[in-house]
Amino acid sequence: MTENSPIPVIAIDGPSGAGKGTLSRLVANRLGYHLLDSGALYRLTALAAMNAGVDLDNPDAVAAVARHLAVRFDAAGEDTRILLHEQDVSREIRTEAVSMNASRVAAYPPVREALLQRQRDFRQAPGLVADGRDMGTTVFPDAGVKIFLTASPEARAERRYLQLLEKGEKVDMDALVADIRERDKRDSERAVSPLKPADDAHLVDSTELTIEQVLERILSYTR
Ligand SMILES: Nc1ncnc2c1ncn2[C@@H]1O[C@H](COP(=O)(O)OP(=O)(O)O)[C@@H](O)[C@H]1O
Ligand SMILES: Nc1ccn([C@@H]2O[C@H](COP(=O)(O)OP(=O)(O)O)[C@@H](O)[C@H]2O)c(=O)n1
Repeated sequence: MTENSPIPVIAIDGPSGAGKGTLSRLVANRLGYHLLDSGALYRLTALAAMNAGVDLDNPDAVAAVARHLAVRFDAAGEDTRILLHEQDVSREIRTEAVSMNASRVAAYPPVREALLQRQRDFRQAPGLVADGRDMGTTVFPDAGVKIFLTASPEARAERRYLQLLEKGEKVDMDALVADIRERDKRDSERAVSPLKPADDAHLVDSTELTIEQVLERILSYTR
């Protein structure tokens, strides 16, 4: 597909634990592109609403929070520190409670609308790698390269388990699998921007691939 903007975008969408965050960072580093972690914006919205005591069942109230998010992504070596009102919440936004609430508020149309332009503003020269659920379908439909990255639910739960263990967090495998299933279902069934591959996306199933193999596959589509 031709791009309306001269600044190239590589859209990487897919379900939780497919490897989007990891691969997006690697691709961005390799190409010297900027990175958009769109999931972090939904996580930050959920966290800010929770902190402010906003009713999470009220889409308009949560959308107001999304519109006024005081967020800063601070590149710090390998990692990016995520600051909400100048407070480092990089770890806090990855907790199970925030994950679940992020997927809840992400189903609200006014919340998605509130975050749309903020996401598009990340499109800066020389290019952008955008990680999420609807990068190739809604946010950057004109992206030159679209990847839909998947893996079996078991592989994704196993990866998440190892990731949390490494971070020293307590994890219950059964709860993790249930959580992944619930989020997959909500992300896929919501009316606005559901999780589904763009018509022109390359499907990459990473279940049996190493991170390096997935990276090579994605880079091959960008050449
Ligand atoms: N192909 C792969 N094989 C094994 N582990 C992987 C692979 N891709 C990603 N991982 C690991 O799985 C975990 C989840 O990956 P992440 O990038 O956070 O997924 P997502 O952003 O899609 O939720 C990370 O610990 C990552 O290192
Ligand atoms: N573009 C996006 C990105 C995330 N999300 C939502 O935000 C939640 C957190 O996204 P994430 O990418 O950080 O989650 P993981 O894939 O890392 O588990 C997801 O469960 C989705 O419900 C979305 O709706 N649209």
